[in-house]
Amino acid sequence: MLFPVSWTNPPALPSAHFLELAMQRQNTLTKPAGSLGQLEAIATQLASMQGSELPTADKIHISIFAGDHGVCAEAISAYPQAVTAQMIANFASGGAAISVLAKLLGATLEVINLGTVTDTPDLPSVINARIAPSTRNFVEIDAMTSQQVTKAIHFGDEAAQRAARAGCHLFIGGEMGIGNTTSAAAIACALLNKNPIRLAGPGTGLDSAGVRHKAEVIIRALQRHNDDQTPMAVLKAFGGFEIAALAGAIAGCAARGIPVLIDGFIVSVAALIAVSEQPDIRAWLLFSHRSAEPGHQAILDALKATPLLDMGMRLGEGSGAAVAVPLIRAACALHNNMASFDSAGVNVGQNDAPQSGATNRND
Ligand SMILES: O=C(O)c1ccc[n+]([C@@H]2O[C@H](COP(=O)([O-])O)[C@@H](O)[C@H]2O)c1
Ligand SMILES: Cc1cc2nc[nH]c2cc1C
Repeated sequence: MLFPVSWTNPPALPSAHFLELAMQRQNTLTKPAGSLGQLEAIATQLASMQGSELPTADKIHISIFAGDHGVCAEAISAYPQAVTAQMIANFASGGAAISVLAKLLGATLEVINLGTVTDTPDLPSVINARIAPSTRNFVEIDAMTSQQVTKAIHFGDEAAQRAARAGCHLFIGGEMGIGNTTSAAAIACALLNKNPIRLAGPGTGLDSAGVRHKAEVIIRALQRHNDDQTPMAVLKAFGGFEIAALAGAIAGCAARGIPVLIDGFIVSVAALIAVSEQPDIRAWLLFSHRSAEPGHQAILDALKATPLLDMGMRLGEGSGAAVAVPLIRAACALHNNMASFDSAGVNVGQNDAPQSGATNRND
């Protein structure tokens, strides 16, 4: 199986022309230049990505990728693996945090089952993309085969394709997978040459002894897989299915000109893989929140990203990104609907002529 085109080719960059138009518009609005701070940057960046002077975040497409992790055999999570399958059912029946947030935002929510140890019944609202019941334990062997990596990236690209067909304005990728903070931390350590003691954290709620054990597991795994540090080799070595699918979805959205709002620790690691593979993908990403998982900051630094929110959240499921959507909608509403100095008859003295003030914390 070949990789999708979105994975092998760099995306086009967002429009410099519409960025310029949107920045000019910001400077005509009835406010001191730059006074809306980060809201100005969000609106102008989105305008550039959407190729329109008037950006919008009305239609949101949320794809939740779920899968199990063989490394759970090393007792690296506070919760049992069966929770992954149980949460798939919970997403589908509307009881999960992201289900509630999606409804609140009027967003489309889809759940993609990439494979769980405890099997779930086929639910009509869950997309069946089962690759295997679980990845393999990466302390012993590569988490995925090459074929599984390619399949997972394809499943991610297909989500981006559905988002494009639905005409969405903004894509949110979320994940669910007990054990996936161990995978994500291992990937980040390998790609960024970091010490697992720094990047391993509590995940769903390990105590300090549990975090130390988790770091030791990652150290052993890094020693085993130290021959090839390319993004693809690292992804194959440490998994998981949902992280590979998220990387595929992010690349697929960038290729189709869809802005992506990045969630917490695990999704940021998926973004790091995609950007390591194709650096121009970075231009299509907005960052929603700083996760309470301590390793997140190192990933944000590597991606030169300052997220909008810092709420102490560490749930995953795309929930931090969903919570940031009202801010993005506020940025668009202000940009599109505020009066200009001319139309409102507000005079600006010559010495107070507005200057470009939109700075971009996400760059
Ligand atoms: O996104 C985050 O920042 C985040 C931080 C900690 C935990 N999680 C969620 O918790 C699960 C993984 O935690 P763990 O401890 O089982 O590795 C997985 O389902 C993630 O969605 C998510
Ligand atoms: C209950 C539960 C819900 C989650 N959602 C994302 N990760 C999760 C982990 C657990 C344990």
